[in-house]
Amino acid sequence: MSGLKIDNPVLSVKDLRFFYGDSRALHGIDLDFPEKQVTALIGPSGCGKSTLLRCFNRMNDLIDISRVEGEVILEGENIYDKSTDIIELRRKVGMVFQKSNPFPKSIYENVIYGLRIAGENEKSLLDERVETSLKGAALWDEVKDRLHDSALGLSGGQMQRLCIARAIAVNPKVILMDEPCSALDPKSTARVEELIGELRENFTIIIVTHNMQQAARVSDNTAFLFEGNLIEYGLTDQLFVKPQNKQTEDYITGRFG
Ligand SMILES: Nc1ncnc2c1ncn2[C@@H]1O[C@H](COP(=O)(O)OP(=O)(O)OP(=O)(O)O)[C@@H](O)[C@H]1O
Repeated sequence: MSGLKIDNPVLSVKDLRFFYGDSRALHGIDLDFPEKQVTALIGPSGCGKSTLLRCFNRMNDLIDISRVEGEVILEGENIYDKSTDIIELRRKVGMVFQKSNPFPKSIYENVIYGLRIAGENEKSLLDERVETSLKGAALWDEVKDRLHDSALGLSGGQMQRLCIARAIAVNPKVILMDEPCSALDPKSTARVEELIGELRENFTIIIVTHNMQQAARVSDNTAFLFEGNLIEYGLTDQLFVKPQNKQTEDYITGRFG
């Protein structure tokens, strides 16, 4: 495995193995994520990108047959320790999914959903957080006059940016994005890609994408996975121009996957 040396990683994966029943999906992954950068996870369908991403906020816990071994260290703690507070973990490690999933509530209530769950009810604070989060997600100007309308009336691209606003409203450390543009048209995709560039000033972003041009455009670092193994991890500019590994080269030049 070609490595990338990261000082003070915000998230550190150590010998991570993941099983669905008897079938092993990840074979001992070691990976460090630098703070306030964008890291892309790429690789052919079924290589384990989404499984790996979902390990970072324990979304896989929802799958009964799953089992995880190894460690994921966030702020010095293994998130798989028994003492981990899962709600707090998911506040620190937010997630944006392939298909936007706004709640059938107003735009305003969608943005502050996580704060409400945490028991926050002070109107001035909530108002302020709605505005900063929607501005942070490049959506404020489009929705500021209809904050109390249903979120379900937004366009697909707007809904995805609303989900990003909801993720940043609780001030996470890390934002996980699983194919966030795959259901969007080219214009909305460009908008979200531009937004990812802005978000990296404040957040660490880990993005799964099938689209190698997208990985090249939005990420600082890229990890290439194949059949549940990390094959190569490097600076995006280097990995796409001069991959160290033959399998990486075959994949990025379109020879398979
Ligand atoms: N809920 C599940 N139950 C059983 N096996 C699963 C489950 N989810 C994924 N797998 C298997 O784990 C392996 C890795 O899947 P995963 O979805 O993580 O890959 P991926 O690289 O994200 O693929 P894609 O790009 O197609 O989304 C695959 O063999 C897949 O069939």
